[in-house]
Amino acid sequence: MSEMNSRTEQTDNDETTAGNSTKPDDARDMTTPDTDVQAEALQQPEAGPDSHEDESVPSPKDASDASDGLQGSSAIPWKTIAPAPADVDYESPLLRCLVVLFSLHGRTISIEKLKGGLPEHGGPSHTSACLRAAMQAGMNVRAVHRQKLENISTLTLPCILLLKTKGACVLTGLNDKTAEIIFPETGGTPIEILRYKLEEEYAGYAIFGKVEGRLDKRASEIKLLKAKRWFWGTIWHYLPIYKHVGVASLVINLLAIVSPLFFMNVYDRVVPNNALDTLWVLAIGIAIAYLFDFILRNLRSYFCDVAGKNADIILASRLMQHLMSIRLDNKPDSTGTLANNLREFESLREFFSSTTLLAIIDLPFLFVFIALVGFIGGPMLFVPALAVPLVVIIGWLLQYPLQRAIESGYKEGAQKNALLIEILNGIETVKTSQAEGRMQRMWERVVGMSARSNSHTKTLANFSITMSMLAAQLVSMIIIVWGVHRIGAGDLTMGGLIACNILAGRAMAPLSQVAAMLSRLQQSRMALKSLDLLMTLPTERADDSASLCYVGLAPSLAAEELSFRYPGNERLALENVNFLFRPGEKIGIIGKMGSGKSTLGKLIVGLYQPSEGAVKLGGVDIRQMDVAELRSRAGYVSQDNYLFYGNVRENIAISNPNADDNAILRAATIAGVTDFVQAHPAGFGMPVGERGMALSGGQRQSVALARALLNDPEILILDEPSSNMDNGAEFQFKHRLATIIKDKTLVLITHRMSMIDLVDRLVVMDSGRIIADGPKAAVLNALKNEQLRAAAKPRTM
Ligand SMILES: Nc1ncnc2c1ncn2[C@@H]1O[C@H](COP(=O)(O)OP(=O)(O)OP(=O)(O)O)[C@@H](O)[C@H]1O
Repeated sequence: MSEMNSRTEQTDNDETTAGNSTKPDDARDMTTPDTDVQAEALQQPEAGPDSHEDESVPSPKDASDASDGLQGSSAIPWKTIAPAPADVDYESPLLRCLVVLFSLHGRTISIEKLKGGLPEHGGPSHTSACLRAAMQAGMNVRAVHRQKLENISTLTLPCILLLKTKGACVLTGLNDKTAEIIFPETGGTPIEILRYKLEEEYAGYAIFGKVEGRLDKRASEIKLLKAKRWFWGTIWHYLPIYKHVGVASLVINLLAIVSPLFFMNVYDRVVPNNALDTLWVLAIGIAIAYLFDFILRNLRSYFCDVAGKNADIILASRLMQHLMSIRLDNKPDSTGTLANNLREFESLREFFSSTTLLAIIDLPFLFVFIALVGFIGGPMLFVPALAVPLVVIIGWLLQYPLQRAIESGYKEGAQKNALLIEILNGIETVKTSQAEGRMQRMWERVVGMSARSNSHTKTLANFSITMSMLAAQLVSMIIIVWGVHRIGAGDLTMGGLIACNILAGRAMAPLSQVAAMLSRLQQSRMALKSLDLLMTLPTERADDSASLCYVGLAPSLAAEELSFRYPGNERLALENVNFLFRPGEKIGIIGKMGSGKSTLGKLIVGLYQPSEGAVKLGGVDIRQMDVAELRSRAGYVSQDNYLFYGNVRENIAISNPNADDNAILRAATIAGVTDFVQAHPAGFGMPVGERGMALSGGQRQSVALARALLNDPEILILDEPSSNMDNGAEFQFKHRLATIIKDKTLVLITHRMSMIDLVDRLVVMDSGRIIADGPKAAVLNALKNEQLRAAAKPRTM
């Protein structure tokens, strides 16, 4: 065993190469090192009719005949269908030019990093999507129209020129006769061409960029203090629009004064004197004022909508971008709760949508109306002046219980949502395990709690509304009663009383509106708080300054003193793991259930960060690499083959919707997808249903595998890649995979003995530790002779 445990230093050069051991004797159950190693006859799959129909794929029998191993199938036709994606440049020229532009500005960036999180927007070739990617990566870019090359100043070089052929190049120098350019297709070397030739190709658009200065960690601490910046910063961005809204509100509220003045004059001057001409003049004046009021109100709500809509799109996009980049060890446990948090964004949107904002904008004008009541009605101004603070104080006192009711309603709503999503996701299990009764009980309990909180919230909110309505009615009544007495005393005219009544009503109106939305305001506060918590969770790309571009790293993998604990778990899932997988090595990882195999795979692709130690790719700690770059080098297929609603093609090309058809076909053929899509009338357009439920487990697995193979990564980490396949499908998959992994590093996590053919080194894990690592034959021998039994016993921590 000591020979095997020497791990990294040992190679198995003298060991049987992959594919040379498809003998029944080698077939064993690798699940439990501490159980007897059982010989399991490797069943030669029965070649089904389907496999014979497809002439391009040799039958299992042919395959085993053709070579003693799995690597000798040079006659596989898909190899002629398309070269490996790594050998062909499918990238958009503009993206490539941006990479060159970054490097000319002294910053090396990989195309993977640039593309990381790039919204699709008609594909990465789409100019605006590429520009957005560059901005995200820290370059301030601008596309400008420059009709001719002479319109481009040499002082602004380098810049990207868009070409009529839909290509692009980087212009680095320009003189009367020649131009110095870099074509991304020809690498990074500048070439000189005649200026007139470039002019002929030039499409009239140039892209200029400037790399933004980066702040260090001290700055990010300050940024954390301004946690809600993501929200207020965006709203602030639309301040110019809100300024227009403010001006419109000012005019609307001034026009509101016209109406009471009109009534006052009609009652006081027109009626007593029967001055019909004056009436007509006043009527025309007020009609014009109403018209203005109408136009301004519409414009105001239009501006509010525009600002709200734009802010909404930006905020929702930021939220989603952040959500997708949150480190998994920080992600909230419950998907339902998380979804609920995001749904609360809707109530937050209400905050900056027209109705809410307009009521708040109108609020300061109540002082103008109160002042006017004083101007016309003298001491009667005290009626609204006392009522307003009274309403505000009562409303303010209601805030605390309202806030508490909303908070508990929010929590219960989140739990309701979490339960709902869990039930819907596991509906088959709920039915088959006859858990309907339990689920129904849990549902009713949480619905009851949520309904109680909601009704409490509604009662409080209603009280605040009715209370402000009552205040407005009382104000009106007191003004009339007091006004009549003042008319009797000759201190007020009839028109004055009507004007005071209208103005007092206007002063109270925004209060009623604000009272009506008090609960919504509290809800928005709550939503902002919970979304803010989400937005401050660390992301995978948190420390951008650390991620350099590592081009040309050897595809070796290493773990150094690697330990990992899942958040909230006391037990280490991985403990002091060390290994070195050399470039091109084929490693199998086996071990009992829960021994940490999948966790190791997840740490290699940076889904979780080590609690201690490091994972290294090509000798570089993967934490220093951008996740997009890391994951484009290391393709990972997890045990859960999650597919998204859409068709087979969309799911395979999910990382690159513009992927070349040949590349998709190649990946699909290796993974065995072509075998079943051929039989479907829609071919690659075959729908997969939500979560891939329209496919069988094996088909889902094939699509997930094709997805990982699409970009032809140098390292492949496959977690139980054939667990759902039948023997025939597994045999063919294994056979095709063997032909493409010759130069790749393969990490194969498996319980299936039959898959072990692909590897030449075995690592055995138990309770989060590596208990054996060495040439396949030696490890298998040790397993057979039960030498690993003692070491594999579960440990208590
Ligand atoms: N998301 C998670 N949160 C908390 N603990 C987890 C999580 N995933 C796995 N674990 C724990 O980590 C340990 C290792 O799990 P892992 O999935 O790596 O085992 P495995 O060897 O791949 O098992 P299997 O062969 O059954 O797939 C287990 O004890 C498991 O309970």
